[in-house]
Amino acid sequence: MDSVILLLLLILLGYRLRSLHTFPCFVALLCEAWFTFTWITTVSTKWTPARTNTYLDRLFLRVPELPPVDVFVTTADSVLEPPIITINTVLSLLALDYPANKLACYVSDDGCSPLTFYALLEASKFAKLWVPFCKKNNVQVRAPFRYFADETTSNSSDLPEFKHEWLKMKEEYEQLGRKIENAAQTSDPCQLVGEFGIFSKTQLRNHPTIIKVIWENKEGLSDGVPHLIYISREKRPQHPHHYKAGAMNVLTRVSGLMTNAPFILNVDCDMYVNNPKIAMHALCILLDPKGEKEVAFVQCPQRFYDAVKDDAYGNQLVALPMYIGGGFAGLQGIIYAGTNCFHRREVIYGLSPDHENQNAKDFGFINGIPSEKELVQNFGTSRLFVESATHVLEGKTFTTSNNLCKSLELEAEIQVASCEYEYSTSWGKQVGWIYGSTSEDVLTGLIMHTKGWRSEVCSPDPMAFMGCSPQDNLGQMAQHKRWSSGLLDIFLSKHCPIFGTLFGKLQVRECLAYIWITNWALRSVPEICYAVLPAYCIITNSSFLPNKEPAMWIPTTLFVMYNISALTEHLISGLSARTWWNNQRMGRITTMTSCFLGFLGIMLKRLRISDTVFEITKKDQPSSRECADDTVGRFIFNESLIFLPGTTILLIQLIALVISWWGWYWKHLVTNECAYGLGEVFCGAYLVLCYLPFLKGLFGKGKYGIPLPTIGKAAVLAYLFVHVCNSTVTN
Ligand SMILES: O=c1ccn([C@@H]2O[C@H](COP(=O)(O)OP(=O)(O)O[C@H]3O[C@H](CO)[C@@H](O)[C@H](O)[C@H]3O)[C@@H](O)[C@H]2O)c(=O)[nH]1
Ligand SMILES: [Mn+2]
Repeated sequence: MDSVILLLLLILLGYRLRSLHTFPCFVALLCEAWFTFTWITTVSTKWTPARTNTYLDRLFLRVPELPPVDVFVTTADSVLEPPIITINTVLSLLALDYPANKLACYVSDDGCSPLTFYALLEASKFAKLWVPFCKKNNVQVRAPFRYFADETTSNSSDLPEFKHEWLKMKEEYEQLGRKIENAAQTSDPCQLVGEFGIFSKTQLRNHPTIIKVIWENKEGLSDGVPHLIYISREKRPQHPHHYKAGAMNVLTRVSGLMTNAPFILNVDCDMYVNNPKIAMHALCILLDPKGEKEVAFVQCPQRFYDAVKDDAYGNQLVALPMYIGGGFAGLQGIIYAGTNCFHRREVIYGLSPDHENQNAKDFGFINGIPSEKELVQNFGTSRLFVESATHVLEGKTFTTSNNLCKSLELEAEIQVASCEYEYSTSWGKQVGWIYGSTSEDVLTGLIMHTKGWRSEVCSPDPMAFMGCSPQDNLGQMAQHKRWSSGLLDIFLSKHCPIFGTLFGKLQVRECLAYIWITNWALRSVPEICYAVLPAYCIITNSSFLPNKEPAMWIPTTLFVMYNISALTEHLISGLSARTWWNNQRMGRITTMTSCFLGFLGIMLKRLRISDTVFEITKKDQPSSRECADDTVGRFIFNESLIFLPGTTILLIQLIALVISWWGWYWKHLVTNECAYGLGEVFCGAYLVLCYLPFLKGLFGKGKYGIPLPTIGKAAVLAYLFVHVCNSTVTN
């Protein structure tokens, strides 16, 4: 079906080139040429999908012993990311089906919040009950809030002791929740005494490094509780902190000093473990004889447990990753999505797949030993860290160090977490998470692919991780704006996938796939032009669609085929037709609003007028979500500029529809023929249908209504548009 659509697009382009009489036809040609290009990248990406299966029972035939894994969790704001969510993620990670002495969990708190620290402290106490409970009873969902939300879990065993234990555990968890809630209500800086004293003089963007070993598995028990470390890196107003990428690099260095595991799992604070065996599944790929030499990272899908009914805001990303992600997997590999991902530490440190021959080039290896000078230039001046990095780069098998911190004062750790540490090193440039884009994840993965690494998807059943998705259109639109701008930033940077293919080892079709994804924001421009085209035609009494047989069948079939194709993809993915429509509609809305703002943001950034920021997505507390049915899926509005393009487009369509209706009503009075046809009117009506949430917003009240200033500005823009249309006619 995708190829038929491509064929139709090409036929349409051919037709355009032959009948290029009017201005609207010319604009249509440009837009359609762009759509065709995008579709070529889509088809190429989806053409050869692949899927990796893992066989756990074979893992131990390959390796006698499991390697250590360092787990990174990032949180940045104790209000937008409530600590109760973070600790549930942490608890699920501590309870992984993996030897506890091979795991260490590092939590980065960019919010420098004593509440988060307190919650982790309390969670570590609870973990001593929770981890053995999970392992003993083979619990599947190891995030307590999700486990206890499902009352049927108490029936999973017939043993009377189990029921008793279950109830006790539930009570303990509820007590933990209450403690954190109380602490949140009474957070008073004067009470920051004892262990919390260090938080008393901190400001969000101005504080020293705080590192606390919350729990150390001192005896190295394989059935104990893994290490848990809290890190809030140093921040000073005059030093850029590079958002999540900066946090990840600090985690990498601190963990390098403490446990230095060869594999790193990273998750966002809301992504709890839903399949406790996931680390072993991922290792099946990473330790596979072929994978060992080729695969840089293993990415697990992102799924959400709090889906709004029928995906009203189009943010569940189910069908798309299934087809596009499967396609990526059949090429050089899936993109790195920033969370639910297992990395090789040596790759994070900048190693290439053919490093054996290239050592000299990468790190100035001399006789297989990296030279001290190069290492300091790359990794910074911490002697201990350089030592640990050398260990990793030389590929030495890991020996579990007997104690976590070399000194009680954690001097070395504090040094590598300081905000000056990275100056004149390769961190953020060639080493670690790469800076410069709010989609640091895709950028970091792209650079690995450019070096020639592959990546793989790991999606065992049950789903590996589950997290929160934005619960309203505001969150969804902000998220898409951040993604699309970050992705465009990559496309326009020196790391552009095209250069990756020309000068690096990025495969051609992988490059096309990256072009598909990084061009998201650019798509907004032709899409907006195409969206106002029918209105332009109606107002100026011209046409851009062929309205005579047989040519009119080209766009008609194209439209029908495209929708059938998307609908079947949704149905095959097990989604409803309603979900398909919501995704379709939100696709139009987000491209023309969020992605357009993302595009503008990057233009301003390139002109050095303003910089892009990482706006954190709000994660709702599971219990606070009791929405009445009629408000589910309803749009809320605020004064944000993001609503201006959408409102303007809607008003323009409405004006055009009224004009066409007027023309039709007074048909007998109109002397000259109507140049536009049903096609243009249909397009206008289709767009109004897509923008129905905005139409409701025009008449809505309170937060459900578009603010008057926005409507006013949109009306002025729409008026200008009509004016320009009319003046082109009179000229
Ligand atoms: O200054 C910051 C900002 C964010 N974060 C963390 O980054 C993660 C992702 O933030 P979130 O607001 O949840 O963004 P999402 O849009 O859900 O994130 C997706 O997109 C991001 C890139 O835009 C990736 O980094 C994420 O991994 C990916 O899940 C969270 O754990 C935050 O705590 C930080 O640690 N420091
Ligand atoms: Mn998130």
